[in-house]
Amino acid sequence: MTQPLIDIRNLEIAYGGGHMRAVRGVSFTLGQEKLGIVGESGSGKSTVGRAIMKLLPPTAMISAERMRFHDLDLLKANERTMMTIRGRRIGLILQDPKYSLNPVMRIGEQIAETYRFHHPKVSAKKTYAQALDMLEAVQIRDPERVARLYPHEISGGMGQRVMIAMMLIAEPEVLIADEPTSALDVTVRLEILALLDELVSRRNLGLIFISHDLNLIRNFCDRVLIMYAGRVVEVLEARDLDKARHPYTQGLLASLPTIENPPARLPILKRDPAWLNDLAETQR
Ligand SMILES: Nc1ncnc2c1ncn2[C@@H]1O[C@H](COP(=O)(O)OP(=O)(O)OP(=O)(O)O)[C@@H](O)[C@H]1O
Repeated sequence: MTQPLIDIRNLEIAYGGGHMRAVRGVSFTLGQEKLGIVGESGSGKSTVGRAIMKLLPPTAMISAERMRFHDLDLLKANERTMMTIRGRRIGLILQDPKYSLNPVMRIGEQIAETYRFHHPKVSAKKTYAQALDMLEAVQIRDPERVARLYPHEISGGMGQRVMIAMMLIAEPEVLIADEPTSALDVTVRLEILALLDELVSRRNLGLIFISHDLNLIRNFCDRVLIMYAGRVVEVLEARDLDKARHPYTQGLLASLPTIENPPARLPILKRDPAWLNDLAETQR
């Protein structure tokens, strides 16, 4: 087996001096694949994503048996090392580009600035040309015009394309996308997913796709981690989701609306306190 890009064993993250355990004993590996992390609000999905980037607030207490990116021990990596990893080797795409783009800088300049940061020796002209090429790669028509616009002049979908362009221009090996399409309407969402899919496959990236939308994850990802109350309760191939054995996953699946044979009422998920500790032998 080839070495995983990311290898996490027994990750624990707590707040409030250790009283609030946001992530409890999470283990997984990421290869060149699309790995979904799904779970309800507060289950710890984003905390796992941010822990990999070491972007948790200083109040977070973090420990793990192992937290590696290739051979690099992320737990021991200092801020200087992380500056060479963040953005450059592991990219992060967040829900709303509005908060990630600089409002007073033109789109083309922002993408060029990212490129310049990673390739300081390349000429200004070539750098800007790279930014335009990247806008084209994320299927923005008329990249020269769009490059001259400010973030408030573009739509949410286009903003998300720009964010993807900005992340990919550094040629990362891993992309963490935290609810990247939640702020978009359905048709634009599908376009962005198709774009991500194509870029991830073509560039052989490892993608961690965080979402609360089980249907979306099922269709988009190769493998799915299901999180509940800070734990991974189950890991499944996306195509095997219907064979889920953990009652939480089964409950999530049962509470999804379907167009064919819609039930009169969707069942309400009944949470069993035992799920807080019991992994029902479903974790692989
Ligand atoms: N800075 C913080 N201080 C204290 N508790 C925090 C902090 N950040 C997150 N938490 C808590 O950690 C738990 C996990 O939060 P997290 O944001 O990872 O969940 P999530 O599954 O990503 O939820 P959502 O889908 O709503 O983003 C939650 O109970 C949250 O309140």
